Amino acid sequence: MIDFSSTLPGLVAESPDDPVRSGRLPVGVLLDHLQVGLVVLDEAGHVVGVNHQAREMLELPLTLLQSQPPIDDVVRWQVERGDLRGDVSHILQRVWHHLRETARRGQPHVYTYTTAGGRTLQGTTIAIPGGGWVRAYVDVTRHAQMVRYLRDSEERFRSLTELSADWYWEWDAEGRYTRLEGRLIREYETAEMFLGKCAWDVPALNRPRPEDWAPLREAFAERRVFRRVELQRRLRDGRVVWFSISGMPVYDADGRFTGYRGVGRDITRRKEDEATIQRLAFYDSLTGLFNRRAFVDRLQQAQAASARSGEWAALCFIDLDNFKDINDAYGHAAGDRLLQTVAQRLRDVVRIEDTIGRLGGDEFVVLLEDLHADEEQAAWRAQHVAEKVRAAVETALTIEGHEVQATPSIGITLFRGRDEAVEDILRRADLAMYHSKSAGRNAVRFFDPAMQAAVVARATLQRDLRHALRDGELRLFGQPVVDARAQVVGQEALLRWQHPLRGMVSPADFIPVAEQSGLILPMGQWVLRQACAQLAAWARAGGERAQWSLAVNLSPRQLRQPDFVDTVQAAWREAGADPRRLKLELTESLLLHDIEDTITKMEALAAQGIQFALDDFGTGYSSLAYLKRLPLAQLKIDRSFVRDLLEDPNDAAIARTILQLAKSLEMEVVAEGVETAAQFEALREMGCHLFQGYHFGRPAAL
Ligand SMILES: Nc1nc2c(ncn2[C@@H]2O[C@@H]3COP(=O)(O)O[C@H]4[C@@H](O)[C@H](n5cnc6c(=O)[nH]c(N)nc65)O[C@@H]4COP(=O)(O)O[C@H]3[C@H]2O)c(=O)[nH]1
Repeated sequence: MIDFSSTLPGLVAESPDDPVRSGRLPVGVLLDHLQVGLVVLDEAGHVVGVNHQAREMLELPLTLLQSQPPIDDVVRWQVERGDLRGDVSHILQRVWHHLRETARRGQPHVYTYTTAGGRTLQGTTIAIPGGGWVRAYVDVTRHAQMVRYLRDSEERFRSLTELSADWYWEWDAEGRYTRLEGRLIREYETAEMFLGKCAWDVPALNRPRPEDWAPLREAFAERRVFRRVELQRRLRDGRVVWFSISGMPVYDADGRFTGYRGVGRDITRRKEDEATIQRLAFYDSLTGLFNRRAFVDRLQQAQAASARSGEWAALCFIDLDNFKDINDAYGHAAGDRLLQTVAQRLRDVVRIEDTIGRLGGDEFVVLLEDLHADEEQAAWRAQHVAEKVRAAVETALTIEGHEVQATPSIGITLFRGRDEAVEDILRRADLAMYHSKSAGRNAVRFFDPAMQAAVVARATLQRDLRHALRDGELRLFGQPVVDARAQVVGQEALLRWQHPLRGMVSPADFIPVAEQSGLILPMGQWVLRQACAQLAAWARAGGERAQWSLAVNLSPRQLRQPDFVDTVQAAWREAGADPRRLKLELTESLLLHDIEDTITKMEALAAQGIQFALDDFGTGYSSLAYLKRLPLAQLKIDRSFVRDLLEDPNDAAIARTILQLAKSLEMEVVAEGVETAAQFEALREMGCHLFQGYHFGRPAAL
């Protein structure tokens, strides 16, 4: 063994308290217990000291060291054993170069190498001020293994992302993309699209609204793992692809949240396959309409929706009367074309929200929802649509050079709620369709006979009403409007229909039919002309009647006519009536449509001197803001409030409020439906100035 203590003058501390110097701890023992291997070279490069650790790390035999060999011999020995690889002279050259350089510059030289035994050592050469060197060795085998392991792992990860269709991503603590790796990301050239941005800042076709991103943002805010978030995106080249991303939060060694990492995947193929499956499973391949399965499903949903809304829905069953004949005569291809044409015509005539299906063969079905809360009204609307369908299907078409005409037989049934089985609804509509077949085909029939009767009655009424106008069966009645002294100051014109068989028909029965059929327009014009003629006649007659006003009810449809202002002007001009005596009564429902257009028209007429009254006030939706903007001269308190005025404090309060409101808006108020002296008195006390009702006079021929 070499005596270390005597060979290390420069390495031993100078302090008098030093346990080594003081002799309390032998230097050799101390150095042998270090975790660092030490090799000491004298100024000539002889190995003059080696501690226990160095011998073990470098695996140098004692026999080699005992003679204090030159470093060159040790290096040669190491090359022979395979510790150092390469040409000996070249290695020696390098060794001496480093030794000299450390001495010259006074800086340690650090290097790493792996022994034949597989140890990785980090050596540090330090020059001793008095001459010679110390080489210190630290075993870094484990660290080197770790580095190698990490490098391998990184390479494995890279080959994975290169080879697979998935990619890897990282977000920072703000949710911004900081890293995107993978072949597809490069191919799609999407990295620039994302880097520095949050996922929710890059547009996705399937999530157009900010709230669509709420679940992902919440998961992020709550540091939750999220899986398979599907995003449809448009690439730079215009291609539309589907991505799916999954991610998990990442924390640093101190448990601080640093962001997210995860994988992305292209799921476009899967999405396309799903869409195809969906199409095959739910749509009829010939026409693109819903197939039976999907339609039944919709029908169930419609039942649930109608139960919630209280609105009636209808199922129309459509069967082509002569499909078989056309098929037999012109072949299947022609038959298919016909079915496709019928499907298209159905699409053209029903609303976008209605559901159309083909149950098979030439059987089509149409589902109409939200028709009306009133069954009869709903039936009427369903009938209206079915008639449109019938007319559309019936239109002739040319198939392969032949003109063919397919007529439909249509059955309708109404339903609301989900108390009955879907199959029962279908059966009812099917049965109704057979009724229309037996009624001579190319017809529409209801399943319910009462409904059928009601619809027929209404259709008859509509037809008769058309004749009424032509044949002069309409009459204009008037009901007096009085002031607080019960003096007549004007009249309200009310329409009557003198039916040749039914007698006098109430407007409550025929106005809705006229509204729906559009007949209200010529009828309204007739009323206007009559009213103006009446005003002119009163003026001519002189006396107090010359001062009377005449109020005419307007349908919202009339006011929506683009030429409405001109029509009214023509009416009073042609009759020679004073427009200041003409009052036009509107209902609040009018305010639901294009309010700006209404105001413009009203102002144009008001400029001619015509006055406007708001009818049935209090029963509708009037917004006070609109009320202020409309050029109104009068509010009419609806008769439902007047009726119970004396018994119901709420009604009295409403009447009083309307009066106060009108006063502040500088409008007159007419109380409608005054039937008793007590009501008259009460209203007068509240400050009402104008009255109308049976108490003063029933409507009578003008
Ligand atoms: N219970 C009760 N009722 C009273 C009393 N005083 C008057 N009435 C009735 O109340 C209705 C007042 O007309 P409205 O509210 O404008 O309601 C009118 C109006 O909305 C509409 N209408 C009538 N004529 C026309 C018209 O020429 N054009 C348009 N578009 N609608 C009209 O038909 C509705 C019903 O008219 P009518 O049957 O004539 O019914 C009239 C009238 O007869 C009363 O003291 N007690």
